[in-house]
Amino acid sequence: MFTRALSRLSVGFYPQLLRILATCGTTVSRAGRIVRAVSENGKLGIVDKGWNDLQTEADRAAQRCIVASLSKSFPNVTIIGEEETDPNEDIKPDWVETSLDENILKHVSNFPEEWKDVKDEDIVIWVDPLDGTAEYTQGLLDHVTVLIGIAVKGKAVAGVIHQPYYNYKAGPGATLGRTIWGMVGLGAFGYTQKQPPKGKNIITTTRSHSNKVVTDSVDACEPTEVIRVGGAGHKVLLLIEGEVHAYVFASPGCKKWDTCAPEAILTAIGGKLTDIHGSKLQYHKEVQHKNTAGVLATFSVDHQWYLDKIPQSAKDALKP
Ligand SMILES: Nc1ncnc2c1ncn2[C@@H]1O[C@H](COP(=O)(O)O)[C@@H](OP(=O)(O)O)[C@H]1O
Ligand SMILES: [Mg+2]
Ligand SMILES: [Mg+2]
Ligand SMILES: [Mg+2]
Repeated sequence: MFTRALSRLSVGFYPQLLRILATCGTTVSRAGRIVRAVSENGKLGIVDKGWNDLQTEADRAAQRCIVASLSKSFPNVTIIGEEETDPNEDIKPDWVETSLDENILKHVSNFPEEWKDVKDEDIVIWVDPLDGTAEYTQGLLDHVTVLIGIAVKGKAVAGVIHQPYYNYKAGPGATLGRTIWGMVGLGAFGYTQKQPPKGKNIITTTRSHSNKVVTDSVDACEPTEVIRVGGAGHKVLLLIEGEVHAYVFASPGCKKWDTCAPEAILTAIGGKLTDIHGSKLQYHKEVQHKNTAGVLATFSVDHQWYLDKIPQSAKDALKP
């Protein structure tokens, strides 16, 4: 209690980007509790926003919580969320999280010089209140994450990935949820980094948004095994925890809020997330939301090798 009060008093001493990241750390956990409460209540309120593009009450409520929380503490920072929610709708007061995550704040001593004087107008926060919605509606709860990515001058530089159901198979009484966070120049925390098995080439891709270009591109990368799971956040966690060698998604379906936090965390540990041409993704506030040229993410393997394997027909079909 004492340390929390002390850090609040000295908040002006922390760089703005660290304060934002530390607020994202507490806010994702709050949003994760909302996601769990909706599924426990059972009234999912499913809406299809297009074709196979689901939204539930958990997506809407978690987004309201995150946007209200971050805009209260950082009113001059642009926040772009996946869901369209009514800004005038009443928010439960206890959904507004303004405290700072001590585990993140304590890294102030080795905070990267590069991000010390970042201005509010150069920051965009990308919010995916529930990544893996299709799987959430089907009870595949460990695919679900809450993503908040922070971009500076169009680059993904920091982010949090919260898994609200982490540990849910451990039985009653288990503490649910974990938060993985990172910043370029500082590193990534909250998980155990592992290398993928040698002599194999395990590829993860979409489970619920596949098509022929997607599967042809995965096949062209010569997988020894394909793991089809939900969520961009979940798939990048599989990468950094050494379960897979690459995340290959030759489709325009993923958006900036899907990739900003995962890309920042992956980049923080030396991995790569690009489109299928190898170009970096942009995250400034005017950018189109769709990642029209697909997604390729790798950690600890040769990114270029996968880029070279993706068929020319997929590259022709998916232009930036
Ligand atoms: N064809 C498509 N249409 C709509 N959304 C798509 C899509 N392909 C991928 N996505 C979105 O990209 C994210 C990762 O997809 P996947 O789980 O299939 O790998 C999901 O985010 P959300 O669950 O936040 O909407 C998903 O909806
Ligand atoms: Mg969605
Ligand atoms: Mg998503
Ligand atoms: Mg979502």
